[in-house]
Amino acid sequence: MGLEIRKIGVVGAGQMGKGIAHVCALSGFDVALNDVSEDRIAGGLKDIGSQMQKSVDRGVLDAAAREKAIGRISAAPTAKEFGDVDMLIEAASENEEIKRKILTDFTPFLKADAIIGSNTSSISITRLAAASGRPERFIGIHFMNPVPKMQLVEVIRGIATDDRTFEETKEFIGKLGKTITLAEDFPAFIVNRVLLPMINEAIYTLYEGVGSVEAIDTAMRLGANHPMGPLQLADFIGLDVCLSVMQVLHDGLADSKYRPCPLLVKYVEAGWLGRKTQRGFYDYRSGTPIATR
Ligand SMILES: CC(=O)CC(=O)SCCNC(=O)CCNC(=O)[C@H](O)C(C)(C)COP(=O)(O)OP(=O)(O)OC[C@H]1O[C@@H](n2cnc3c(N)ncnc32)[C@H](O)[C@@H]1OP(=O)(O)O
Ligand SMILES: NC(=O)C1=CN([C@@H]2O[C@H](COP(=O)(O)OP(=O)(O)OC[C@H]3O[C@@H](n4cnc5c(N)ncnc54)[C@H](OP(=O)(O)O)[C@@H]3O)[C@@H](O)[C@H]2O)C=CC1
Repeated sequence: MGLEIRKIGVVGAGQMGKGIAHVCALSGFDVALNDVSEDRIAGGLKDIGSQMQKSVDRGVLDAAAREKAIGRISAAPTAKEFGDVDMLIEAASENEEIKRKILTDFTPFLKADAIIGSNTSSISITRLAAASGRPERFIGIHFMNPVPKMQLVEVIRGIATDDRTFEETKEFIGKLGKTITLAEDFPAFIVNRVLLPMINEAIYTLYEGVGSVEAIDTAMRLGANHPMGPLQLADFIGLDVCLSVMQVLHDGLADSKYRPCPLLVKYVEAGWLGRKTQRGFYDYRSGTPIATR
């Protein structure tokens, strides 16, 4: 008998955890949402409600469906509340130590059969699986940002992920109405192996004075038909996440072509992480984004 997935536990109520909780609840799954503090979780629940309200206001979501979905999401401040979840999706910060600690803290409270998925952008699924203590039930489930809008979910099997876990995960993603692509477990998988070096190169282009922030973004939006310019996208993803992915590529593939741009490092060191801190390649504090270079 396969596992019937009804309830999802999401660890991390940042931009990705909120998006994952949002789409799971709208697709009829119960959701337990965890973060480092009750305030963070409450903030996450509020943001999900506002995001869904925008869809209601635009006429693409029924108000009653919004209410039902919100009613399916509960705050889960500790690992103990994860005892009845069928799948845990780890969506905490892109830092291997943090992810390992979450896995060792949460796994003892999970049902023996529960699947553990990680939304990591770049870190080895095989290594995280080993830290979870149940590598055969561990899998990479890499959603794209913004989760409610983006069609793709990259699925990554670790070396020990069994067929049952893979099939049940595919079925779950299908129920979310998303499309799967399968990537092998190499640093940053497919999307970020291609996308992040492009973004890093855009930052080098800025660093070397080839163009201003606006020139680079306009060039790629209008010249390559990208929906967002690469610096705008970097701010949207989060510059901390961009830097972590480049470090994983640089360390994991040992090729200087993945060297993180020093300007990216400087922005992260300044705490200018993009939209989430109101400042990155653009300053968002006045409401209208203003280029910082
Ligand atoms: C780093 C990684 O590990 C992997 C990654 O995710 S890499 C990043 C991948 N993502 C991208 O490349 C995004 C590129 N940008 C885009 O595709 C578009 O600019 C965009 C989809 C973000 C916005 O497009 P747009 O046409 O301006 O959107 P807009 O009309 O404002 O909104 C469209 C929908 O998206 C939703 N949306 C937009 N931004 C959102 C956000 N930050 N969070 C949640 N939903 C959001 C809107 O609510 C709206 O939903 P409804 O139709 O239900 O109302
Ligand atoms: N941003 C993107 O475009 C994408 C990101 N991802 C991946 O998704 C994951 C989350 O990224 P994103 O949502 O952008 O990051 P955010 O920084 O927006 O959110 C991460 C959240 O995790 C919380 N957190 C940190 N440690 C713990 C912990 N021990 N227990 C519970 N929660 C914790 C953070 O709290 P605090 O801030 O207090 O530390 C924060 O609220 C990362 O692995 C990232 O690589 C995947 C696809 C796209």
